Amino acid sequence: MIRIAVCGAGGRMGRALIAAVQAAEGAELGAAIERPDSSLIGSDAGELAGVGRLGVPVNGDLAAVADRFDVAIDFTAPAATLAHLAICRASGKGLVIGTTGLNEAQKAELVAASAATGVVYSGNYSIGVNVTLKLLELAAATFGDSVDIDVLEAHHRHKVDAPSGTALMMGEAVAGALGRDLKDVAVYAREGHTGPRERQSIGFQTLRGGDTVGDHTVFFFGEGEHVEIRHVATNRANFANGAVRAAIWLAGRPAALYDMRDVLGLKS
Ligand SMILES: NC(=O)C1=CN([C@@H]2O[C@H](COP(=O)(O)OP(=O)(O)OC[C@H]3O[C@@H](n4cnc5c(N)ncnc54)[C@H](OP(=O)(O)O)[C@@H]3O)[C@@H](O)[C@H]2O)C=CC1
Ligand SMILES: O=C(O)C1=N[C@H](C(=O)O)C[C@H](O)C1
Repeated sequence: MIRIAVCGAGGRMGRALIAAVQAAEGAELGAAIERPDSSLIGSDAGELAGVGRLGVPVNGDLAAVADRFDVAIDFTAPAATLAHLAICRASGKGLVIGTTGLNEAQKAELVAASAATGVVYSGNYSIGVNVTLKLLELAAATFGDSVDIDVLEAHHRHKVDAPSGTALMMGEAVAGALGRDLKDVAVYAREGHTGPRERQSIGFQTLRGGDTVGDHTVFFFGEGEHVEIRHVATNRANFANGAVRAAIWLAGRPAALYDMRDVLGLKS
């Protein structure tokens, strides 16, 4: 049985993750972590997630419960994720990271830590999105430079980072298939006299509102036709189930940086 710690237990994803761990075969909740000053400290994690009492109290310090879990799952915020990464590295525990919006320095820390302990990092743990990434690579490689590509994403009003981690992964997938470096070709805003579109550019458009769980469309605009490849998430269980699957997969694997495509065997 793999014992899992859920970091960010009181959040939208944290609650879905506790429920997913509880429902998963081969996994059990070992610990639930929130901010040390959170009003949730001491409450029962199962009751918090609406799955009934589990006898796991919410704790404010991952290091203090290192003997109660094998793999941690972190869906919090970048600074908290990096702090939890340092604890997992020091204690030799695996970490599954769902937090998006990491900057380049934070990503470099993640790469460095993964030399010492196993880390799975993905901007989206749903199976559907990871299959969509393969479809995008196929479409981009087939269209080549004959189309203009833009990514449109919509999320709930509480989301704090933009573009979404998923949109960026989609951009990386099409850029990679086309031999482009996303850093060189990404366009994150258009306003005023922009001039005509450059074929090599990959544009990102962001919508925020209501309770939208996650909606991503990649447009391939050609002459006389266009293709849209869209993924719509209608609940958070698909992200949570994927992250728990990744945690079970990670247990016992060698130290390295993995992503959800490794977990699903989608890397060619
Ligand atoms: N990869 C994927 O498949 C997915 C990724 N995400 C990403 O996951 C992250 C969380 O999303 P969501 O659940 O909606 O956000 P929430 O704000 O609902 O949840 C984040 C939780 O983390 C807590 N937290 C913040 N700092 C700490 C800390 N130092 N220690 C412990 N807990 C802490 C927050 O507490 P407080 O409220 O007190 O700040 C909150 O309870 C985002 O980056 C989002 O983009 C979301 C869905 C899917
Ligand atoms: O913040 C969210 O909610 C989500 N974030 C991830 C992202 O940034 O892509 C994944 C999912 O779309 C939900």
